[in-house]
Amino acid sequence: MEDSIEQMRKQKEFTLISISQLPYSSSYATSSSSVVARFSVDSGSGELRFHQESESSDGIHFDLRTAQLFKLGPIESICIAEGSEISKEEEKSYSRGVVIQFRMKEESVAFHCAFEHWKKEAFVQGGRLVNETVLGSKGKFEDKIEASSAKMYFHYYGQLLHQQNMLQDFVRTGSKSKLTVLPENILHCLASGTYYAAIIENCADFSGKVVVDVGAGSGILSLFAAQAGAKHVYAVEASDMVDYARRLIAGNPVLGQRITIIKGKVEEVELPEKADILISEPMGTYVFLASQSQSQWVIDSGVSAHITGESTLFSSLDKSVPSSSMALADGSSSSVEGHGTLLVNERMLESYVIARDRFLVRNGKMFPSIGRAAVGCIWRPSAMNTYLLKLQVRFDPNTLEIIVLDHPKGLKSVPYTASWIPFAATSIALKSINGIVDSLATEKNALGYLWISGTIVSRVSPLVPVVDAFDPRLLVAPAIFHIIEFNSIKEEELYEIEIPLKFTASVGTRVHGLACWFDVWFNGSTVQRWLTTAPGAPTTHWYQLRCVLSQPLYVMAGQEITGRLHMVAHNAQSYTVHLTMSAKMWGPGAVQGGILQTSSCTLDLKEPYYRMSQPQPYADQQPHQQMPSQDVGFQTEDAVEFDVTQQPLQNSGGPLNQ
Ligand SMILES: C[S@@+](CC[C@H](N)C(=O)[O-])C[C@H]1O[C@@H](n2cnc3c(N)ncnc32)[C@H](O)[C@@H]1O
Repeated sequence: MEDSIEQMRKQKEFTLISISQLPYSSSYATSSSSVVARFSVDSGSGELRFHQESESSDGIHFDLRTAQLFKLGPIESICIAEGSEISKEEEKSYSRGVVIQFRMKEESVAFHCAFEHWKKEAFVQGGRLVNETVLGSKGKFEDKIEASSAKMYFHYYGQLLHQQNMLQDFVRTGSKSKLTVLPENILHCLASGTYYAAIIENCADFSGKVVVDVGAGSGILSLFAAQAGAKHVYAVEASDMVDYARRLIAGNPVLGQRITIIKGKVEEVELPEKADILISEPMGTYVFLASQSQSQWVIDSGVSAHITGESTLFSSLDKSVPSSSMALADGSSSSVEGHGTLLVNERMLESYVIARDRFLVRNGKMFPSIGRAAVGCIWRPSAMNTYLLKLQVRFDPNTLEIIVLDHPKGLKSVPYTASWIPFAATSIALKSINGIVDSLATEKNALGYLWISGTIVSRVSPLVPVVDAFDPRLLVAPAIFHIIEFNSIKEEELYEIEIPLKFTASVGTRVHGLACWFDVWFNGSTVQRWLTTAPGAPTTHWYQLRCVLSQPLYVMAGQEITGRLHMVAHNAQSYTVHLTMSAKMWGPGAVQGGILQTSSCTLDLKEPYYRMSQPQPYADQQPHQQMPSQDVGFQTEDAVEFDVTQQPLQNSGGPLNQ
């Protein structure tokens, strides 16, 4: 019985009045015997075969991956495919075809639907994709990315914890309230955020369209697209997260039947059809290993998930998911990992562009379609180098040693086995951290564990980028935008990025470096939206990034600061950053174009310093508010056709947030 069901799953038959082979050499049907059309796929390939019921011969075959079907009339269609013939001299390609006569209009409609369905099956289960894993040749990705880096990268994204951290980001896709485990162990996530809003508010762009989700992760954006009415969504994901995505899709049968999950790299997979629209979230979330958990979500296994209205239920996830948490804009908590350094870290934008060239129809849409990396000069490094340290330690009264049991991510570079020497009941000196202990408090709990919390003023090496959220009032001059148009940029143009810098200081101060963040633009035909990670806007899991110069510059109000941010992609999926900033001569006696002072630094974006354990620096953050106007404005480096330089006026949360 099971065998016959399996057999039915693998093939489907239609009875036709007749078919005529092209060129019109012979009609294939007689009045006494009709023609059977059979769709089938097996591990080798997918085919459409026409044969006469009474005939024993093989009939006429079409490879479904190359075949095309067109309507000639209500009950007449034509199926064509390329055929080839090898003669002594050369291989020649000809088109072959059959004209099909159906018995009635409804059969013609059903046949066309079946053709689309089996064509997709042929790609997904056929020769090119076995078990939904690509058997593609070594692709462009492997040529430019070190294998060990790629392995770690996809391992990272294969973990539920990291996908959840992104899902939870309130501004991005996140929950209106924080992700919660309901009593029945269902992880409930109210879909909202900019991605949800941008897709759902622009149903006109998705309705009846073929969509490719580039780097689908958990499949969340695919579900949004299907909910917006997409005809079909191909969700391409290279990590093991596809297993969860499949379960999530299976738990949403109504939407899921229009989603095909494909495991593989977008550089390598083959898709059965071109996409009208690409969706993706390629804005580099940095990869590093999660540290100790502070909270646990226990998520039930095997329970289905579904989208209803504006809410999403995720519950097909089956792990205990550790997470350290940090308050986000809406008062919920989020993991503290990830940063969107200058938009391009992780080098996934290149994959987005490759997917565009491989899958998108001419003039197809991209969601998002524009990104802009923002850079602004910043003062007050002490703010950069101070962090709140909260450690859980165990105190051994015999050896007078304090052993670190847990530490915040901000201290990931500190050796775990750091030895601590207590010198007073209420404070400790920390030998291995280059810093001074400030106001520590200790407390012994019932188990004899010593809790120590306090502030450590640490001298962070200026040679690492610092990731955290900062107060926009630290900006010394309007920010500059480097605009990247995803629809037109060439992949190679992302290998080396040069941003000329030119600021005019609004105050007399020291300039300690460059602050960086990014925005992306959803150019929907109904509603256009920004997703912003700017300082002062509600904090996202990307935070902001600061590059600190080796020496500060001293500037007066009105003085010009020039320089260059030069970023060179490397094969560990990140960039080496060369920053040079100069204070121009200024005031009476200044030589035209003369430079007073220059400072520079070279950093690896892959190795930032996370300064995450401190409270939000900008107290005004409210998700529903207008974005706070910054006391410095914005200037643009490039001009584009429409005004992408305008400040996103409103937090771009989803409709649920408004
Ligand atoms: C930032 S996550 C976004 C996931 C999901 N789209 C979302 O918005 O929650 C990027 C995802 O793209 C996947 N990815 C990155 N590069 C890829 C590539 N070249 N081909 C396929 N998937 C890729 C990663 O494994 C990761 O799951």
